[in-house]
Amino acid sequence: MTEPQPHEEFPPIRKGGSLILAWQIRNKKVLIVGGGNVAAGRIVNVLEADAKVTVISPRSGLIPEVAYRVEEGQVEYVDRTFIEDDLEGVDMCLTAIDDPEASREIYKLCKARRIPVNVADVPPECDFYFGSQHRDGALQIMVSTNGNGPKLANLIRRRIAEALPARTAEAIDKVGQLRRKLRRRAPNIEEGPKRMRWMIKVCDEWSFDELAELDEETMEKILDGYASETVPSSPSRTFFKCGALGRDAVWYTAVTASFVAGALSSFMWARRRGYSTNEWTGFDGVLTRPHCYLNGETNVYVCSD
Ligand SMILES: C[C@@]1(CC(=O)O)c2cc3[nH]c(cc4nc(cc5[nH]c(cc(n2)[C@H]1CCC(=O)O)[C@@](C)(CC(=O)O)[C@@H]5CCC(=O)O)C(CC(=O)O)=C4CCC(=O)O)c(CCC(=O)O)c3CC(=O)O
Ligand SMILES: NC(=O)C1=CN([C@@H]2O[C@H](COP(=O)(O)OP(=O)(O)OC[C@H]3O[C@@H](n4cnc5c(N)ncnc54)[C@H](O)[C@@H]3O)[C@@H](O)[C@H]2O)C=CC1
Repeated sequence: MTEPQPHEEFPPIRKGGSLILAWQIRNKKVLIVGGGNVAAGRIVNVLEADAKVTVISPRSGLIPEVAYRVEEGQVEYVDRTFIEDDLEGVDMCLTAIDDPEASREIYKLCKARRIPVNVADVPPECDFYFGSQHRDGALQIMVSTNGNGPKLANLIRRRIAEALPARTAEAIDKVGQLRRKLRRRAPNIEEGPKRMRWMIKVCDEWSFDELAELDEETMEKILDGYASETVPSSPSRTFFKCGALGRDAVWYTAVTASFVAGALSSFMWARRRGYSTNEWTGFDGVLTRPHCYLNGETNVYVCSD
């Protein structure tokens, strides 16, 4: 028999992974059994997703962080060990206890009720695993090693977070605003493909820093190009493409010129005060291509290449 050949065009199926999703658990009822360190991490994860959380654990077993969340009313709390009735109306159950037998029992009860469950100390009895998470504004990145090396997941997550462009979260926030504005201007369902093509162009054309800087006025200006499916060049590119752009180029060149003027005067000011470029921008990394950074507070356009 011949081995199946990989298809040239379609991705191969690599078995044995997990389905990684962004679970919408807002206002759903999550039961956390246990009040130790692992439970404390779980509580943060589900509260950040706006779930309604109930913690079950004898008070003597609560670590200070969990006791604090109970005291602050961030979670409901029941001061005893788990009983079957605790699963009533529960949408998700997380156990983080030091009692493997009780864990197994809770797992079986959840399965009988079709409640998705994570048993922290028994990977085969998990419907889903947690992962190492980076959170910055609306951005969430989760690293999973699928049960092989949780500490490595932690180290990999840190490296990924360090490599992200500065102001990623602000750029995401502004793109979110722009997309909502676009939906108001062009609400029709049939325009979906055009909306998507245009948003892709905007994200490709404008750098993260430039997106992070977008204000209401500039957003409206960019949106004016939607009808004709054009995206004005970003301020940094306009310098090099003025001739081809016509009217918009004049507008953007004026904006860029004001940034440059601001940068020069701030530079002179900083020279007098003895500041270095990196102190303004907070950026110390090596960039692979010339790039520009805007300092929101002083409106300085600093090129660090
Ligand atoms: C399968 C999984 C199920 C689940 O928990 O959902 C699971 C299982 C187990 N972890 C154990 C131990 C440790 N877990 C961590 C840390 C984390 N563990 C997390 C997830 C997961 N852990 C899921 C797989 C995720 C993946 O593979 O990528 C993280 C990513 C997320 C989180 O928990 O929120 C979080 C880092 C959070 C962050 O950094 O951001 C550390 C390191 C430390 O504590 O510093 C150690 C000690 C070192 C070590 O043992 O490797 C043991 C006991 C083993 C034993 O008894 O020997 C078991 C049970 C077993 O493996 O049998
Ligand atoms: N998945 C993961 O990332 C990790 C999992 N673990 C495992 O997770 C488990 C919990 O770890 P820690 O939080 O460090 O434990 P811990 O010993 O600090 O806390 C255990 C908690 O469970 C409570 N508890 C025990 N039996 C209970 C019951 N029947 N009902 C309600 N509450 C009960 C205790 O009061 C205590 O609050 C351990 O089995 C550990 O091996 C440990 C490290 C990481």
